[in-house]
Amino acid sequence: MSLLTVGLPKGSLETSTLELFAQAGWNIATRSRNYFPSVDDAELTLKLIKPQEMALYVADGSLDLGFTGYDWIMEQDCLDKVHTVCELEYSKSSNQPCRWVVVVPEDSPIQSIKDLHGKRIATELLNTTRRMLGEHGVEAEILYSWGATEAKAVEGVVDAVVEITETGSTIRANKLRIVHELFTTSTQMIAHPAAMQDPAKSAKIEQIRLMLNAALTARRKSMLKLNVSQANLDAVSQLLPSLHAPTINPLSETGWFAVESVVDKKQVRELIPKLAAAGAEGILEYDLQKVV
Ligand SMILES: Nc1ncnc2c1ncn2[C@@H]1O[C@H](COP(=O)(O)OP(=O)(O)OP(=O)(O)O)[C@@H](O)[C@H]1O
Ligand SMILES: O=P(O)(O)OC[C@H]1O[C@H](OP(=O)(O)OP(=O)(O)O)[C@H](O)[C@@H]1O
Ligand SMILES: [Mg+2]
Repeated sequence: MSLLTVGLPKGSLETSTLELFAQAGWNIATRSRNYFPSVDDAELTLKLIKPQEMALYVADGSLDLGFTGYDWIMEQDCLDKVHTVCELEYSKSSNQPCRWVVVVPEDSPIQSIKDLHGKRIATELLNTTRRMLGEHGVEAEILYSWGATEAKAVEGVVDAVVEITETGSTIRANKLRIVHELFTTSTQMIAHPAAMQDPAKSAKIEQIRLMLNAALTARRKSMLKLNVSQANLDAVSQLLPSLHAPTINPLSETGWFAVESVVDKKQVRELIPKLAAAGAEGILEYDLQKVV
């Protein structure tokens, strides 16, 4: 018997979750048509579970730990029944959250939630959509959609759809327009409450939490290394943000220093020209695997 039974999301989040675990230090192997991936950690038993059901199994203790979107934890009314260990900001194709939105055809007269009164709406999130309409005092017919939801608004089967959007490409491809944003959703690491009370299980959960977050943080950071003369050292150091303070070491040539610092990836294209202009030489950027 292993220590923890862990549910990994089958479907949209599957590849990105396996890639995150690999970066964090766990090698997971899936086999076609098999729902029990193997992993190089004897303390873990892994199961592939649809994100829609994940919170139910974490709530009833069939799983100690699970990964699914906030959207389906809420839709299944499990927010109070599971322990949220942490939010992990990654989706199917990016390290950004997704949005659930009301969309209509570009040329639709519908401009706001109020205009949905008496209309037909298709969605996979029945409960959440019903509640959102109720909060706005709107009565509409809500139809369950098994997928390809956007197509139903294009074909005129419904007046609007409530769908998830990440890159926006499906909305653009179908010539649809967003009229309302319901909420943002990202991947959540959730645990059975009793697992958090068990010292051995909660220690393992904490190990996984720390390493997955270290991997996600590392994706947003780069290591910059450069050489600089004594005369330019202050100017260059002042340009460099860092986790704490830049590391400065003397080179074997007197009067020259090696400087290294961890910076936000987004800043690098602005920083490197400024560092070069301030006298930095031999500037290198490295990708990082983990940042704690
Ligand atoms: N780009 C995305 N598209 C859809 N769901 C996403 C995306 N990124 C993250 N998710 C999350 O994945 C979960 C849904 O996963 P699921 O595998 O059911 O998606 P799906 O692609 O709709 O599946 P299916 O192939 O059955 O349509 C939700 O929690 C959702 O928030
Ligand atoms: O904003 P985007 O990056 O385009 O992503 C959002 C789209 O991806 C998902 O579709 P999915 O692949 O699940 O197809 P489905 O509708 O058949 O479930 C989701 O249901 C949206 O349609
Ligand atoms: Mg889908």
